[in-house]
Amino acid sequence: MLCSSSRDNRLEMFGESDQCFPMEKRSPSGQTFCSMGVCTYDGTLVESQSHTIEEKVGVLLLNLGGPETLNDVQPFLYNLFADPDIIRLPRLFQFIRRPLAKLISVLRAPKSKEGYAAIGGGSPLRKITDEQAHALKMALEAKNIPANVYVGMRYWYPFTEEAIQQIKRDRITRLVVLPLYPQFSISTTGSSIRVLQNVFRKDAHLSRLPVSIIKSWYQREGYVKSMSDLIVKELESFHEPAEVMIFFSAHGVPVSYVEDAGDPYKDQMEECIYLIMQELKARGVKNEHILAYQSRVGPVQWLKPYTDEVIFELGQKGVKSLLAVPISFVSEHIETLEEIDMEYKELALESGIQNWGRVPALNCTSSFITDLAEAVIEALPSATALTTSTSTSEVDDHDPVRYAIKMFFGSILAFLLFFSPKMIMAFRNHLI
Ligand SMILES: C=CC1=C(C)c2cc3[nH]c(cc4nc(cc5[nH]c(cc1n2)c(C)c5CCC(=O)O)C(CCC(=O)O)=C4C)c(C)c3C=C
Ligand SMILES: [Fe+2]
Repeated sequence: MLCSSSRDNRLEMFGESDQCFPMEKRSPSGQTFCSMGVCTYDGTLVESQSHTIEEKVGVLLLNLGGPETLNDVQPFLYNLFADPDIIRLPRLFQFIRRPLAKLISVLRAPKSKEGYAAIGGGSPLRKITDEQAHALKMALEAKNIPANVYVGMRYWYPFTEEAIQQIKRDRITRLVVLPLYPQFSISTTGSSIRVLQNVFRKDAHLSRLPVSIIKSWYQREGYVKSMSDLIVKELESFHEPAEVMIFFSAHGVPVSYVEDAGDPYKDQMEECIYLIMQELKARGVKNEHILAYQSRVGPVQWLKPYTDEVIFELGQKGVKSLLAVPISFVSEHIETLEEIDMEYKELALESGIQNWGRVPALNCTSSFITDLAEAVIEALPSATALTTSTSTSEVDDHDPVRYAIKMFFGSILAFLLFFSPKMIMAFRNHLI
């Protein structure tokens, strides 16, 4: 059984291969699907070669996963830093991936453990994602679409590979893949899809299974409205709601993802915030707002402005009331419960901000789950067998100049990471 092997070795167990970006098309409601061709979904029966079989719909929710105990923290971090979509190395340097992941995870673990200890000793992500899966199943049933809903995590249990094996055992005949990240990033949805494609490519049965992948869904009206509801509700808890600065805080990614690898994350994030602010304006909410990026790790440039620096500057400028809105993730997790609720709140109060609030994550908000169910139903007709395409890293490496630059900087990076105390500190703490 896949999940019975040693936890630390899971990447070796499942193997690694290149990143793939399947074909994309957009639905009328705004989400992007990846699939080939178009077919119509008109009921529960499908024609097989000689007989009619019953359609069995599956929905696979993809998420990051989180350590459930403090002992899980280092192996969880190992899985995260061994992901080629998290630490992007030129092909020639792949051999240092695992030792590097081991080194970084060991250096980072004490800081991460402090964070997880402060929120009760582990990540709430598995519990919340299971609850979302259950709520989605109910919402689909209410719309006359009986479906099995599976949870597949990228870096901890239940791993995506385990969920896929269960989907196979359950003889699912049509699958919708729904990453629980509203905006697409190479480091999140991209990484999870790569795992999925690697497993599907190697399996004759799975490679024929009709699949539809919802790559991003931040533009969906249901999502925008659900976020706006939460913001309006939280604004009302302030003494002077109109004076509150709405502070969107997104998880950052290294600048190189956007500028070199073409990650659409920053553009999608900005569009997402624009849509939410438009919705708020339509409801008469005309507050000022700002977007900043949190949770940077390691010695590289991340998307700016940085959340901590903006909070400090706003306090200095005399902003008195701030409402933090976590925007890149739909469940409570360490970065809402510890980083925002504890670290940034303390920083804000020290910087002169007097009134602090935070919008809760969507979790199982019913309008949100109903909208996810609608997204699944809209995606069903476009399910087709998965195909693999060329990875972005392969494309990059075919360009000799890019390849040489990557090799040059890759070797410097590896050297610095291994031998510079300053770089070691950068992974131990959030900042350099
Ligand atoms: C859209 C969301 C996320 C993006 C983009 C993302 C990129 C990214 N993350 C790291 C490093 C770490 N992430 C960690 C935890 C973590 N990350 C996300 C989401 C995104 N990450 C979530 C929801 C969580 C929390 C899971 C939980 O247990 O609750 C961690 C571990 C915690 C810590 O030590 O701070 C690390 C490390 C990188 C390097 C990256 C992009 C390259
Ligand atoms: Fe992260």
